[in-house]
Amino acid sequence: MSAASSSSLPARGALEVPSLGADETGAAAGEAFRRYTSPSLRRNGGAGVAIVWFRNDLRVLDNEALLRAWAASEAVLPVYCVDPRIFGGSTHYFGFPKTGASRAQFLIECLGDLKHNLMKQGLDLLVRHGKPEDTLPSIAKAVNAHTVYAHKETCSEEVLVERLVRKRLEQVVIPHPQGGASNQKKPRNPKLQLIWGATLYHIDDLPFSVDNLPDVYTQFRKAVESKSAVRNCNKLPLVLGPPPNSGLDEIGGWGTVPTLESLGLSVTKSEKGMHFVGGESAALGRVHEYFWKKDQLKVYKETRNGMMGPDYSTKFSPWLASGSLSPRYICEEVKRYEKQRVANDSTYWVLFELIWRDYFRFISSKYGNSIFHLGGPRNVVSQWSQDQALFESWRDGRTGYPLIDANMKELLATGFMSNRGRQIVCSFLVRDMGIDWRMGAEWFETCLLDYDPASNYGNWTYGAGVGNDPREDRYFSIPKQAKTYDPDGEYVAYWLLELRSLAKERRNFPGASYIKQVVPLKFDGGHQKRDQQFNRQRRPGNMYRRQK
Ligand SMILES: Cc1cc2nc3c(=O)[nH]c(=O)nc-3n(C[C@H](O)[C@H](O)[C@H](O)COP(=O)(O)OP(=O)(O)OC[C@H]3O[C@@H](n4cnc5c(N)ncnc54)[C@H](O)[C@@H]3O)c2cc1C
Repeated sequence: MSAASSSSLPARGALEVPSLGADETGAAAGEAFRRYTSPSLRRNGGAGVAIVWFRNDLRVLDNEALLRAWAASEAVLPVYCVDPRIFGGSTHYFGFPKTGASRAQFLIECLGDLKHNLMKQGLDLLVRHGKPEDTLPSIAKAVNAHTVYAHKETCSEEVLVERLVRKRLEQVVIPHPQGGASNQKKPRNPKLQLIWGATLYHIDDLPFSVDNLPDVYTQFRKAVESKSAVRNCNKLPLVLGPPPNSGLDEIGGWGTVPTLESLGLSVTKSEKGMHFVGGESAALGRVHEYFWKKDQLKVYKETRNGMMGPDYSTKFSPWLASGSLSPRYICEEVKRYEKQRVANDSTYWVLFELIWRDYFRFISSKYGNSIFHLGGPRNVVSQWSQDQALFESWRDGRTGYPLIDANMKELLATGFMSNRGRQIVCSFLVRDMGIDWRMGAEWFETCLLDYDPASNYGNWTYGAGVGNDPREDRYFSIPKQAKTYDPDGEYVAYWLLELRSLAKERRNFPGASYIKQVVPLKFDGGHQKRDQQFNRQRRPGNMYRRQK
């Protein structure tokens, strides 16, 4: 962490991202929208009604599903399903809620902003509580929609829902719209049209098939950088309306964006750490703030390993995960910045990191459910413990290692943790504690605002040494990490009040002044203990849950 980035921090008080006021955020978002208005497709020949099923693509800018629905129809109906399997207190294998209150709150804000932005462009957002496979067919029937457009996902639960939606739509019969040839006038079924749109590089532009994707990140990156090009953002027209003019009343109107209370959740707003504002407007505001206003892009590579404050890294991840922000838009902004200000290692490095995100997304497509398995894609056999007391000390930030405890408290309080922190706490859980990595991954899944199945489980399998890249064996030495990234103990003292009175050099090494260490470190001068053999566990199948 650079001294400059941390010394400007207040000792207490949440740091909002973006920190722009509402007017400035609105202006930044408006300016971004204006640059993308001449549509990439025409509406000539569009007929009937098309539904846009919003999933993890809660944006208008560069939303190809929305653009295609608009071009292929006379009226567009945007729909979001509040799936009880994601929001309704469903739990994981180890019993944690699938979506914790912080992420639920962030997604609610994303939905509110999406509704607002769609209304500005002549549409609205229909919100329904229910499973997409139950909800979408009845909506399609009510408005006689010929197609449901949505973005394609890659992980098992999401793909299963796609299959179910497609199957149920086949059971819906809608009349053929007026006009057209008489031999095409027989009744038909709405279709599900899935579109690839979450990555920087489009799947169709990869220089290999997904089955032949290189397992080593560097090989993947070099191949796409040299042989593929990032597509331009899809441009949408300023007016996307009208919505359908009939059928909505019989299905209960537009519905409302849920509140935390209506989902049976509550959150205590943390007075410390980061506070993220959900939604596309805030996302565009953050890009403007980080790149242009604060001019942080040119130093990103030097600051990105920090742990404290709003600007050591981009903080784009929560918006990328919810799809409020398109990676292609970030890429275009990087190029614009490089032309107008400076092009250097830092400006490139943001794209380098976005390629990591792509890589895990494509890996999840290649390896399917095995990224959720204990042995990972390579089916590595190791000895893991599920010691509940040890795990809880990690989860609650009571391990006796300030660097671990501070990071875990930050995650719980804010739903965010730096990349450096994530690597350190992951290594500690799996290497020093020997705990089943899936428990850590599931806890992250509950808490992270930026939770994304491919990135989360991809990184955890990597950290646990069961990932697809056989060269990975990552041990993070806590004393070394503390000395390098928190030399003055500023980060740990921010989250652990009891360390504040200690001398700076003792905060990460408090000895008896802090709680007792729950396990010794395995790091013994550079030699790691080898993992033991273990028996791979199986669990009973549940159609919807991922098989682990
Ligand atoms: C154990 C573990 C679990 C993780 N779980 C997630 C997760 O669920 N969702 C998630 O988005 N990221 C995850 N990451 C990756 C990374 O920690 C976060 O993307 C990053 O910290 C977000 O902060 P930022 O946006 O400021 O990142 P920046 O440093 O500014 O990077 C820019 C963007 O690049 C992408 N990126 C950077 N590093 C990675 C990476 N290692 N893997 C994938 N994408 C990356 C993110 O989209 C990020 O927003 C995980 C990392 C680890 C070690």
